[in-house]
Amino acid sequence: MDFETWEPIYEQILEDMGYDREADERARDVYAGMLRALDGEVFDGSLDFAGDRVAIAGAGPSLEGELELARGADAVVAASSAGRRLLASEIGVDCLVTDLDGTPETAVRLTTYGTPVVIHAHGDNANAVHEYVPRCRLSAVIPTTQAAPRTPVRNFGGFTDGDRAAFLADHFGASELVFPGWDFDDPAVGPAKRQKLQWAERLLYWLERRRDDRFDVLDGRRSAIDPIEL
Ligand SMILES: Nc1ncnc2c1ncn2[C@@H]1O[C@H](COP(=O)(O)OP(=O)(O)OP(=O)(O)O)[C@@H](O)[C@H]1O
Ligand SMILES: Nc1nc2c(c(=O)[nH]1)N=C(CO)CN2
Repeated sequence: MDFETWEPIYEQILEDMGYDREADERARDVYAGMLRALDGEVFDGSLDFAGDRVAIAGAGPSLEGELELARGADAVVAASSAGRRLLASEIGVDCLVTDLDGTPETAVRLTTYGTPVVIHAHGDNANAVHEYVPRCRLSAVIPTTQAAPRTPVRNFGGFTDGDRAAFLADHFGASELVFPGWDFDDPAVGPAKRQKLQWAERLLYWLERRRDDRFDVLDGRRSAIDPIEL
């Protein structure tokens, strides 16, 4: 996704969530500087999802009941703690997308196996990035920002770990996306997380329209979604 397309949505998110754009940009710049100072290069290849059905695993309570959806996919991209839970259920994770909130040790461990891990820096996780990224195998780290990209920090679009995983799979050519572990109406989540999940839903709705696709996870929900207007 080019940043010019993403930026108006990013501005709406900043306003709605009350985030500070400069803090995101600072986090991106510190991240880029830290990566340059570390020994080694970040992941420099491309993920190959061309023609694949890719499972985008969310961390909702339905995940363990929907493992077949992940098992039946050609590739699995896990959002944050969904990665640890899939591994505990003996399901391989081809890529993890995380802002290091929750299970950072899983992120570190997966990089040491050579599994690509998309590590996102934003205005509220600089400490975690500073603590955990140096422990990763850098050649498996794909650094991202939600602000404008600055090499080697990239922006594939998306906001929460889960919808960013979907934008990533789209970017790398997935032909079909399926969504185990997504519970938009999860009563267990607090207000801040609910607000994030609402953005995740709106962003997935935007993505499916860009792809001229229909995501099963949105069936029965579309008429109640406030579409992103650009
Ligand atoms: N009911 C749910 N509860 C939590 N996450 C969900 C749920 N349904 C879908 N997801 C997706 O799973 C992703 C991973 O959630 P998790 O709680 O492990 O990470 P997080 O870093 O706390 O999430 P977030 O990106 O919202 O900060 C979320 O980003 C969201 O996109
Ligand atoms: N500034 C900021 N950006 C974010 C945040 C957050 O808490 N603060 N959380 C995200 C997904 O959890 C993604 N982006």
